[in-house]
Amino acid sequence: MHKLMIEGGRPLEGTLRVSGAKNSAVALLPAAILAESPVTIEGLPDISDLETLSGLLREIGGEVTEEGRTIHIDPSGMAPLALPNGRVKKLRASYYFMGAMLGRFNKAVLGMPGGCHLGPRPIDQHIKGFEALGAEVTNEQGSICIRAEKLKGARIYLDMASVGATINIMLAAVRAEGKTLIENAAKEPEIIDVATLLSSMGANIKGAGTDVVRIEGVEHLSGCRHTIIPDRIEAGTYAILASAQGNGVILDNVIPQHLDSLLAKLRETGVTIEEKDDQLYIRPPETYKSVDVKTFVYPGFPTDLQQPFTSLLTKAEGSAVVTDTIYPSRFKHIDELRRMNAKVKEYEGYAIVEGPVPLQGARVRASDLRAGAALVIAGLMADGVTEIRGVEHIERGYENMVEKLNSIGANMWYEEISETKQEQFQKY
Ligand SMILES: CC(=O)N[C@H]1[C@@H](OP(=O)(O)OP(=O)(O)OC[C@H]2O[C@@H](n3ccc(=O)[nH]c3=O)[C@H](O)[C@@H]2O)O[C@H](CO)[C@@H](O)[C@@H]1O
Ligand SMILES: C=C(OP(=O)(O)O)C(=O)O
Repeated sequence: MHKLMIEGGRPLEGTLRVSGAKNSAVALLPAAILAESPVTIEGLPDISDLETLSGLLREIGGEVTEEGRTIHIDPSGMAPLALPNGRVKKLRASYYFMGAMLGRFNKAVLGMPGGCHLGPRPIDQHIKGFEALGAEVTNEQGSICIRAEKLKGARIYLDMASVGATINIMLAAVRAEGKTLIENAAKEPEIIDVATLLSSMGANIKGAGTDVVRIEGVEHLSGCRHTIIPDRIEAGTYAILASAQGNGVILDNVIPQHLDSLLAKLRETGVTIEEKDDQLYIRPPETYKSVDVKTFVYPGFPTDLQQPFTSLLTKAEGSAVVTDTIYPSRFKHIDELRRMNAKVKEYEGYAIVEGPVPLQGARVRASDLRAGAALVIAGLMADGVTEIRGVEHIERGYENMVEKLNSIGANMWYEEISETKQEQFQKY
């Protein structure tokens, strides 16, 4: 067990290269289950979620080999084994094994997925989709059992534009007989990335990235080579950091259009942003204007950047309302920011940030991945040293964060935690 230490207040300057998208990667790996020959995916991020997924692919008989940030997956020896416990509980995206195994084997048995605790995260829309395709879904001893004689294309209207349900239904429907229509589909760039991989494997998908996805089932899918898109949430996190504590930072390997809603908000605070091909150049203002932020489905302001943006708002003059319409309880970072001297109050579904208030280094705990990112940004902005526990959440989604940020002038390091009996007791 280790904790992350940050010496705050240092200006950050230089170039940061953005890694491959976590939320694409976690769907691309399970999608390889559907192929009959090896799939190669390039540019994957080095994050713990992918180690977990590689382990799950091996558990069902897949051969997974790594060559730098490229992964080769040979799915030919895979079998529809049950995955009731263990790795499935470590991350949200294990739910993609449901769609992919159903598509390939007409059968999937999985424990309930884990992931960040952001309040209730039901998967009823995924299940509704599988049932519409002809599967029977039951809950047996805590595992979700999905079985079908034969999958048949269907028309499915999602109650809400869910990223996970859209991708999961696509995974199952590409091998179903006939046409599937997913209406009110989510439009996030990661959905297009997964559809691109599936199309390279031989699937027939139209409309990914719009709110109607049309799929014509095919009998066979074969291996292919695919390069992942850049991570818009990692890029967004570092764009917020560069706005708060930068002295001229270039972000490389970015698709600026994926970040339109964030960049618009940053510009409203007074930040200067230049876009050039796949780069962003970010310079902070003398003083920041306060802006309200409300999260929506893509292309709205992403919920995954709401927590990091709150840290920046502590620097802005006036009061800002931060509302999360996707996860109204995604505010566990607020108490921790208060420990760092921030004037922030949490209400039902929103928070109010008063500024400008200089942050002070403190001992804080990351409760989830993006809360961790918010605390790293706050720690780099603060006077003195910040100690962050719960680092394993951050490692789920940010590749080499310490090395990357130290390369532009941060001073961050890990220290081992020697747990006292009291602390061990508190965890359980
Ligand atoms: C691995 C991955 O890609 N994770 C992302 C994905 O999560 P995830 O795919 O879990 O998020 P969804 O888009 O499905 O969830 C959106 C909203 O719909 C609700 N809902 C969803 C499905 C369902 O069956 N029933 C239901 O009620 C959720 O509780 C939430 O309020 O999109 C979220 C919203 O952009 C991001 O925060 C996560 O980083
Ligand atoms: C909530 C997130 O991840 P997950 O859905 O994997 O828990 C995230 O990436 O911010």
